Amino acid sequence: MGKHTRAKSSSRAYVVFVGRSTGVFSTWAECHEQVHKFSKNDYRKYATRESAEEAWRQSTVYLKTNASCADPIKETQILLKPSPTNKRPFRNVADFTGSEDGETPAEKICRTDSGRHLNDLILLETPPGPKQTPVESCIILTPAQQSVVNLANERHNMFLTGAAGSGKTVTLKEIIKCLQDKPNPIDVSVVAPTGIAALPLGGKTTYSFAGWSPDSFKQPLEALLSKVTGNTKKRIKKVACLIVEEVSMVENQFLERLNMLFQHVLENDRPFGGKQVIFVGDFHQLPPVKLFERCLICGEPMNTSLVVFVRQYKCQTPDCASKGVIFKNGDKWAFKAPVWDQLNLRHVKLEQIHRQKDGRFQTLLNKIRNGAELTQYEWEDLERKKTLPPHIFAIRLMSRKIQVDRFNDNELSKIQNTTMSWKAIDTVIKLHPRNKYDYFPYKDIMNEETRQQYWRIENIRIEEKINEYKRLVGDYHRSSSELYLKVGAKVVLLHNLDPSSGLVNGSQGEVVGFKGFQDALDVKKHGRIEIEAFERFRKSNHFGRPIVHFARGNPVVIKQITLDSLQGPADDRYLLSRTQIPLALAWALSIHKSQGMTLDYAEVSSKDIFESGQLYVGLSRVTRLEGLTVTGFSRKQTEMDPEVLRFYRCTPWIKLDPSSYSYGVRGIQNFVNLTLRSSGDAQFPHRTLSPSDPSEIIPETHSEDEYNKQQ
Ligand SMILES: Nc1ncnc2c1ncn2[C@@H]1O[C@H](COP(=O)(O)OP(=O)(O)OP(=O)(O)O)[C@@H](O)[C@H]1O
Repeated sequence: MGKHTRAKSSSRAYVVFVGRSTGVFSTWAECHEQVHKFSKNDYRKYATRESAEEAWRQSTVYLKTNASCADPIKETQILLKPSPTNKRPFRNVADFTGSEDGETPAEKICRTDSGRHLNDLILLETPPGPKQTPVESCIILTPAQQSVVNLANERHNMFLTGAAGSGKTVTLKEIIKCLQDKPNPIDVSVVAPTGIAALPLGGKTTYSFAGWSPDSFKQPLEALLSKVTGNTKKRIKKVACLIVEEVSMVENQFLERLNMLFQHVLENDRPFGGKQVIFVGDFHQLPPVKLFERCLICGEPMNTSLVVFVRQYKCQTPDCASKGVIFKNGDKWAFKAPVWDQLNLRHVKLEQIHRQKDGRFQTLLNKIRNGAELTQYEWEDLERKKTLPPHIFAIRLMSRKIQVDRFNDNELSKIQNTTMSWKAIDTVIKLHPRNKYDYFPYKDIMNEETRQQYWRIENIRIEEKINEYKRLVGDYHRSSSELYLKVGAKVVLLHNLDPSSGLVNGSQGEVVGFKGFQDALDVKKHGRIEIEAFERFRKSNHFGRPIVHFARGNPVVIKQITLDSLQGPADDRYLLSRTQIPLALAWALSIHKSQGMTLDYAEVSSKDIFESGQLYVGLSRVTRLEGLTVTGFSRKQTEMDPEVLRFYRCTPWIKLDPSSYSYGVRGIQNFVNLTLRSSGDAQFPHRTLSPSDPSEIIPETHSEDEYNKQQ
């Protein structure tokens, strides 16, 4: 009997759903440690270990390799449930109208601008609280895109480029997925110069990854490198593949500093300390914003001057090693940084354009991309006023944010209807590792008292970090902290809500009404964080949700969505969520914000353009020539930087012909073997590519036997 009881109690287990550490724990003492005095803790006892593990499995989802998260966080669990991606059936508005009592102010103005009541229209409800739906799930990679993925899998350093809409981002997402979905997953980190570019890939800004702020560069290089924090060191040591997205916006010296940081932390003189590096971007698009502000070596401000219409930068600090070195405007690009050549990159270019199907429009865009003069006929085609469908207004793409805000506010104020506003709900939480003791310093020698003392100090640090991240949430999300709308407002969707219904990032429409909150999130389908955020969102926003009539299809109720971004290294990870209606006013949009978007209707004023690449980025967002108008009465094209043109002309591009590769199953097997041997770093021997003979570059075979011989 006693024996039996002992056996029973030893198989008992506890699940901590919310606590200092979450997961399954064998003893009450362990469980107690996680939940004692932990606000809003949640834990349960189970009769057997199996039932506890099952309960835990049911309640968690591991955020990995989805569109929102590039970091493999196998150790990290968060209490979120995946949202169903299946579309709900069409419904009539009557289905949404609740009781008289529950009617919100929004419902009272549930009408279209044409006077039709919404009951006359068919409403489609967007998927409930969708997470980042992988729009790519329905895309089949082209052979060229697949070859790029294979190259990355072979652990080559790489520069992936191609015109706007050639599928770089789609390919990149597949690369991340492939590297992480291995039996031996590769630690991938995505960084981008802007938070907006980093979010869709679950990445960080380059500053945040490196643990820098713009002020960091005020100090000499030596001081900058000697003050690297422990977290940054861990992050750099852990990453096996660093992906730099939107590399066209990374400045030459910034890339050099990043390289030196890796070399310093890893105590390895190889470029980026020997880690695999993949650059992604198009140098014909947006350039770096800040150039050569401070000397890389001494940190003093650089002296700037105009010499024969060319801006030059040089350090004038006596005794500085870089005194007298002159940088010209054309040196700003990342490919001008010495480390670019040292990395022995595979340069790959995607040639097929997917965003625009019309060959004539593709040719026109290509000419602008390459700085070629447009013909009179092509200009007329661009300037011709286009006929737009009802409810649609061509978004004006502008270069400066201040112009955009003024333009939107002005247009909104012209509408007489009531203004509705939505405040975003931002949540920052600390994620605890599956087994906190993995990261627990001196875990073997700590006694209970020291442990508790450790947690007290640790909690203060976490609190500070959370407050710091709360200030940063806006940098990682496209949706605004406060959204103002009226019936009649032109809007653009900021997220891929339901690609199968054409509801993608960039879909344009008009607000035709508002619909109250009648529903609650299904606790079985949504995670705790999302549900709590929804409740807070509902309480602080009384106007329900906007109903938008999109250019393609029927009016749709746009629900709030919760988007997550993970920050910090695996042992100190934070989840930054924003819950907001994913819409923005769309009379005007900044060209920077439009990067990566696919738009149906846009207007670009040539007067607004002041920098090379801006006109190209603006025009190339649009899918069809019939949706694009250029105004401004200036036919002067901003010249494409000659350095960029030269770079693209002289670079030895790898021919992306999949038949030249011996990948497939065997390639993957090699890759697995390689990673097993190379412990995650890019140690594959690189060959020097000869620009004069591109055939040298391909085909490249890495069969298992060959690899063994090389060893
Ligand atoms: N293989 C493919 N088949 C069909 N559509 C594709 C394919 N690859 C990409 N697309 C589509 O082409 C469009 C542009 O893709 P993506 O955003 O990846 O291009 P990009 O090169 O990153 O563009 P940009 O430089 O403008 O950001 C998207 O709508 C995407 O879904």
